[in-house]
Order: sequence, then structure tokens, then C-alpha cells
Amino acid sequence: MNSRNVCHSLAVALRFGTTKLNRSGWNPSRRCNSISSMSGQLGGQLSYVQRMKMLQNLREKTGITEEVIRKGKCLVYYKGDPLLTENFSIAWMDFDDLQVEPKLFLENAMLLGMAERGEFQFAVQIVGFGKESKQAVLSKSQGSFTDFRLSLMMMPTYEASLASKAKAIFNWHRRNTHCAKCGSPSVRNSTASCRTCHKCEEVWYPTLSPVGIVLVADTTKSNLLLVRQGRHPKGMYSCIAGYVDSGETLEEGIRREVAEEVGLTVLSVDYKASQHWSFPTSNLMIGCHAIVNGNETLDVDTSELEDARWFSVEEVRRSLDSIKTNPLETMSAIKEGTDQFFVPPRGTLAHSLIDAWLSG
Ligand SMILES: NC(=O)C1=CN([C@@H]2O[C@H](COP(=O)(O)OP(=O)(O)OC[C@H]3O[C@@H](n4cnc5c(N)ncnc54)[C@H](O)[C@@H]3O)[C@@H](O)[C@H]2O)C=CC1
Repeated sequence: MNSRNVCHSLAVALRFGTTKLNRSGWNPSRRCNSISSMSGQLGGQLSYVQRMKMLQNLREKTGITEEVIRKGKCLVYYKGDPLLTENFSIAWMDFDDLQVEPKLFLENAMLLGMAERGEFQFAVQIVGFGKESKQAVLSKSQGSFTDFRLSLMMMPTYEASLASKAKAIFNWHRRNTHCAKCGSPSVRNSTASCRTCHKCEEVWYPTLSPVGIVLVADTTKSNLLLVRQGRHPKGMYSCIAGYVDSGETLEEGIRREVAEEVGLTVLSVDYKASQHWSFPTSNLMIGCHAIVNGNETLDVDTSELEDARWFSVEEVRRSLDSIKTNPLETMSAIKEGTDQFFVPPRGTLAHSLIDAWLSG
């Protein structure tokens, strides 16, 4: 089985307004002074600060011009799946290779960011380009369209965050075509960073929900508590996660989730890392380590969880090593129906929290 077939199988196994643009939107005839003045810098390395200022300028002042599009590289999506190379990196495409009018491109694209060499990064959905679009892209590129969830687990971290951002923003625009204040149609700006109501001019920004995710250890630090939901692949145990409620701090949300889901008292919480996560919508996963009183009896909320169990550090380390060394083979074995315990794959914050705890 070649690696693409393995990937396809794994993807199955892991199944877990109008185009008129507003005043900061598309205007092909407008020259953008700031971009023109920057053009001397393009091609060389740009500092992080320079790049952020330029992106801010595009979002908030000038909007996207044809000049910007032509200097761009595109992350291409077909029906929600990104175009990746054989090695699970983004198969960036030049705008010219997409053979589409700039206006149609922009109606289906969003500004993602800017590479260090000054290339603008776009994400674009090609479904809107017509029936032949998929074949046309595949014939011009070295990539193939790869299941989105699998992509996030296999891509380099930086690229996975770009892919996650694009998916979340596209979804948000699709679901938020009308103003939540007056009900009139809203229009997106050219970078896709917001929508403006045509009637009342209220501006709407993509929403992001905070989720606390926590790796729980007992006071001896020799046991880790992991949980599984019915929708997880067979054998997979992960960290406790839950949405932070309005009015709560992150720590309060985590204490409440641990109490509700497994009936344990959290003694301490330490922030570790965060990750954007676009399932099912747009979440900011905020990852922590926590210590609980391990003498208390587990009281599992079976409406949320199928199981919660203490694992020894050695058991968790063996599982993590296996999935780190051979991610595709391990996931493939799991798909065949093994009862083997495994931790979430690379690309998930749960995996990083476990990895950080074991290396700490
Ligand atoms: N990247 C990672 O390592 C992991 C990510 N996750 C993600 O964390 C999120 C939360 O996990 P679960 O609690 O298991 O999710 P869930 O989808 O089971 O949600 C639990 C409950 O929260 C409520 N809810 C749903 N959406 C909400 C929102 N936007 N704001 C407030 N409440 C909401 C609903 O009542 C739902 O029943 C999910 O998106 C899940 O995919 C979970 C574990 C690991």
C-alpha cells in the first residue's frame, strides 16, 4: 500500500452575499502605495514586525490589490481538503497557475499571512472556479488533496496552523452571511478578516471559542489520567477538554471540567501551550498540566465520556514513543481493529501536553 493509500484509509479510520466587496475590498484599478513602496523589500528577508505591519495595513486600510495577488502563493482547498505534497507540506501554487480572473480568485480566497521572504500567503477554495478546476490544479501542481484531519496530524506545526486558520475562516463566512443585529445581508472584506452589514454597517469578526484542555497527574506524578469519548477511534485515550464559560477564568473552567467529567479536585493548574483547532468550528485550545488529589474516587460522567482511567507513566511513554516513531503504521494498525491503548497523534495539543509532561 503506498503512502497515499495508507493516508486515505487513515482518513476514514479517523473520522472523527453577494460577492460585491465593501469599501476596504477589491478594487483592481487602485494602486496600493504601501505595497509599491514595499516592493523594493520583497525578495529579501523581512522582519516579523515588518510583516505584521504590512498585513495589518492590508486588512485595515488598503484591501487586496491585483499586485498583491500576483505576489502571492496559494494554499489550495478542494471541498475542504488542502493540496499537500507527498511529504505532507503545503503544495503552494502561484496565482498564475490557477488560471483564474483576480476578481473570481478573491471572492473565493482569504489572506492567510506573509512568508519571511515577503510572499503573501492566500488560501483559496477552487470549487467556485468551475467543474474542471480540480483537474486543472492537479495537472499544474506536485500535490494531491488530502483529508483535512489527517493533514493536521502530519503537517509541520506552522503549516498546520495556517491550514486550520483557513478552514475556520472559510466556515465562518459560509455560516454568517447575514447581520446578527438587523438581519440584512453582510459582505466580506477582501482579506476575509471581517464582514460588514450593508444596511446598519455593523462590523462582524470571526468568532473563536476558548477551550481548556488539561493533562491530569496525581500528587505522586507517577500516574496520568486519560479519558475517551465514544466518538474517539477505538483504543484512543486523550486529555480532558471543555469550553470555558462566560465569566470564568481559564483555571476556573479547568477545575469545573475536571470536577464534572471525572469527579476529582484540582489542586494546581499550570499553563503550557495553546493551539488553534477548527473542529467543529473555531476553537482556541489552551493547554495546561494539573495535579489532582489521586486518593479521591473517580466519578465518570458517562453522558460525556465512555471511560476515564489512570495510566502509569511507563504505559503512556510506550504509547507516545510508538506513535511518534511510526505515526502512519501505528494508526494503520489501530484501523485494523487493535485493542492497543494509544494517545492522540502528533498535531494535537493533547499529544503535545503528554509529550511535554514526559520530557519535563
Ligand atoms: N486538539 C486537541 O488535542 C483536542 C481538541 N479537543 C476539542 O476541544 C473541543 C471541546 O471538547 P469537548 O468538550 O469534548 O467538545 P464537545 O463538542 O463534546 O462539547 C461539549 C459540550 O460543550 C457545549 N459546546 C459546544 N460548542 C460550544 C461552544 N462553542 N461554546 C460553549 N460551549 C459549547 C455543548 O453543550 C457540548 O455538548 C472540541 O472542539 C474538541 O474537538 C478535544 C480534545 C483534544
